[in-house]
Amino acid sequence: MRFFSSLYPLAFIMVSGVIALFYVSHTTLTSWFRRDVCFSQPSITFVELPSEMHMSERVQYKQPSVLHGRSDVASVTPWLAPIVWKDTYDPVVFDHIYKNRNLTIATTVFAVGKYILFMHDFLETAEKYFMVGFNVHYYIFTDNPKAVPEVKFSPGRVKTIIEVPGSKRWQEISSRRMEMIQKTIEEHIKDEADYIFCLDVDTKFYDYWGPESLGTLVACLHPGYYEQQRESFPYERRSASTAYIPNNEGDYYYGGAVIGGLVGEVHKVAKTCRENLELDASKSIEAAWQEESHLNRYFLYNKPTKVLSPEYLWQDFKAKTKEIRTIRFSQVIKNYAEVRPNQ
Ligand SMILES: CC(=O)N[C@H]1[C@@H](OP(=O)(O)OP(=O)(O)OC[C@H]2O[C@@H](n3ccc(=O)[nH]c3=O)[C@H](O)[C@@H]2O)O[C@H](CO)[C@H](O)[C@@H]1O
Ligand SMILES: [Mn+2]
Repeated sequence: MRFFSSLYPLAFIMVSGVIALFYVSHTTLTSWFRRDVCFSQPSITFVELPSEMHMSERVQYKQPSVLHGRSDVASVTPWLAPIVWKDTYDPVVFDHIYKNRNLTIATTVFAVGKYILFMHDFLETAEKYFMVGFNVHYYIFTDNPKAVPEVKFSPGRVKTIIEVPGSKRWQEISSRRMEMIQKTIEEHIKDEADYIFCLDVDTKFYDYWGPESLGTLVACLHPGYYEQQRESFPYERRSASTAYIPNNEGDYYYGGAVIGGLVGEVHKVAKTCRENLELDASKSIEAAWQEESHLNRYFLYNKPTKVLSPEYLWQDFKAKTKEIRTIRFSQVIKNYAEVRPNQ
């Protein structure tokens, strides 16, 4: 016992020594460190954004011309967004920009009531032509999950079936897409995909639809109106509606069958249109072409950053016009009285 108590002063000296040493080295080190920081830290900090058009490897492709391009169509909007037509872009370049990014494209498609009949051809042709080589997550909304056909998917492509109620009015089915898209983005898609396309189901793909279509906010020209004057577009013309566009305004007439972009941007579209559809409904107004009218109003004030030409939304009954060099996606011919609940 006495032996141990004689060690106390020694232990005290050793502990104080260690504390003193730690203090000196620490303050010296931190002051060196601070000096270092002062010299190496730049005074401006930059927000890091990935370069949207980055190419990850060297690649050979045709030299682009500054002087020659398509002269039969406009390939840029007045706000300098590209209008995508065949031969205005090089698919080799796009493939190399987008292929190695492990992107997932969400694709929403609704088949309520008899429209389930269109699902097989939609999925089968999408597997052949739509976003080939990309991860595609189909979100299939239907009132009849058991009737969703089994179609063989390529690796990286999956489906989720979401049950939705039926309706006695086709106008309501078409319009309610906005509400369901908004909700599904909030609950699932925001964590599961990078880009999204919302497409009509009464359609088929006939040619490649690839990464040239990707952009922040993407709209598509309706095949029925791209040659017409704005006064004859079927916009909603009653000022009481939130979709109202007067005769002397409007850029293009966009189709409701194709909208796309970054998931967050399409969420804004769906939320705004849903709110405006509800506001109108509370005043017993239904816009001329339901959600399509609201989309047109949205795109007039929130310009799309990319506009797809009617190659991306054609109609099978319509003869190909000279500027259409390919048809990528088209509405099939349908007997309205047969497929719609009210017609
Ligand atoms: C080419 C184009 O831009 N088409 C638009 C147009 O007519 P459409 O004649 O193309 O409308 P539509 O009958 O195809 O309805 C739009 C979509 O709603 C779904 N659906 C509709 C009815 C039904 O009973 N079950 C069902 O599932 C289905 O996904 C269909 O593709 O106007 C509609 C609004 O009124 C939509 O904006 C469409 O996208
Ligand atoms: Mn349709």
